[in-house]
Amino acid sequence: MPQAPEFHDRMLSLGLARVSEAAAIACAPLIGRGDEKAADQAAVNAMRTQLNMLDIAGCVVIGEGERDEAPMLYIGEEVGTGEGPAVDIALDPLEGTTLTAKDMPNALTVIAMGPRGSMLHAPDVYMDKLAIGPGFAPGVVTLDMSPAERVAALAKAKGTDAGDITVCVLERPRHEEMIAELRSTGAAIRLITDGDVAGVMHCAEPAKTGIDMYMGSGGAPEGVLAAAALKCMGGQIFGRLLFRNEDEVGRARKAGIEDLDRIYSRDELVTGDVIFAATGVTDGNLVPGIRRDGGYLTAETILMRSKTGSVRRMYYRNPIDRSQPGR
Ligand SMILES: O=P(O)(O)OC[C@H]1O[C@](O)(COP(=O)(O)O)[C@@H](O)[C@@H]1O
Repeated sequence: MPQAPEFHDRMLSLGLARVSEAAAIACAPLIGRGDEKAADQAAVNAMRTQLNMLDIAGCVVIGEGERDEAPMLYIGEEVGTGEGPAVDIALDPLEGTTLTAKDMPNALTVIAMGPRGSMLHAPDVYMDKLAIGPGFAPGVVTLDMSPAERVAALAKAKGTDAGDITVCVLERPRHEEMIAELRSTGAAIRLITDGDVAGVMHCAEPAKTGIDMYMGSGGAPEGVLAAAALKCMGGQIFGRLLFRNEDEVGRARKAGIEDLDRIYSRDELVTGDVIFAATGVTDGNLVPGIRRDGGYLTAETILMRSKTGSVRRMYYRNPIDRSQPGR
């Protein structure tokens, strides 16, 4: 069997951190200004500029949309100088555009990178997701279980009661039934208005975030990004694509997906080693947001490698008037 090419990611990961950092810094003036589009555009521009400075032959496999929907960072766009390793890139320049516009918690800039073919080319459809943190037997909870069964199984594995489990769920009308069932178990529910990449990542550090499990449907591209994060941090995630119409089925087929009902495990969503970087835009439980205070701008990035399981936190501080990433 042909060997997967070695992924020389040690130094590359440092460059990746600058990419997510630059996107977050570009959003800074737009936090809490009520303009989601402007914030997203600022993040996209900065992320693309920084990516194109990296010595990679990169291809965006999860991006801002199809080529005809997104002028920049579209799926299939080639990025980087072309003078380095061939890599696939999954990105969400601003995960939580509404959170940013309203200055609500947990908006992040997010990017993952791995060798060609290392990440599922997820179409822009919904995905049913289930995630828990590290330290549990494989498949202790599954997508085939009911929400109540998942709570019971996780509580048993933790040697605790359902009442000690906190589940993170996107607050959406489509989740009302699931929320009612979860409530009937006595579990606590952390409702979030947006940002399920952060929601899933929070499961990996329950002592810090208070979240044990994530479940519900959200964007499939975000599902792959969350799987990349958990591949580095540890933890399990399962995802099944959801289709609302023929157009969405067509998107999946175009992306090369044949089995539409398949449940993907973390290592099927992200098959190879990846590096992952996320920078806080607004304050979050895992990383603080951008601050502009006393003439300085600060940012914090979480940078991780699945090969080693290393997690770094990079703190950035710069006088605001000289804070121009790329100089
Ligand atoms: O709002 P919907 O349609 O329920 O979609 C949920 C998706 O939107 C998000 O909440 C945020 O998306 P944006 O980055 O576009 O703001 C994701 O985290 C989540 O996967």
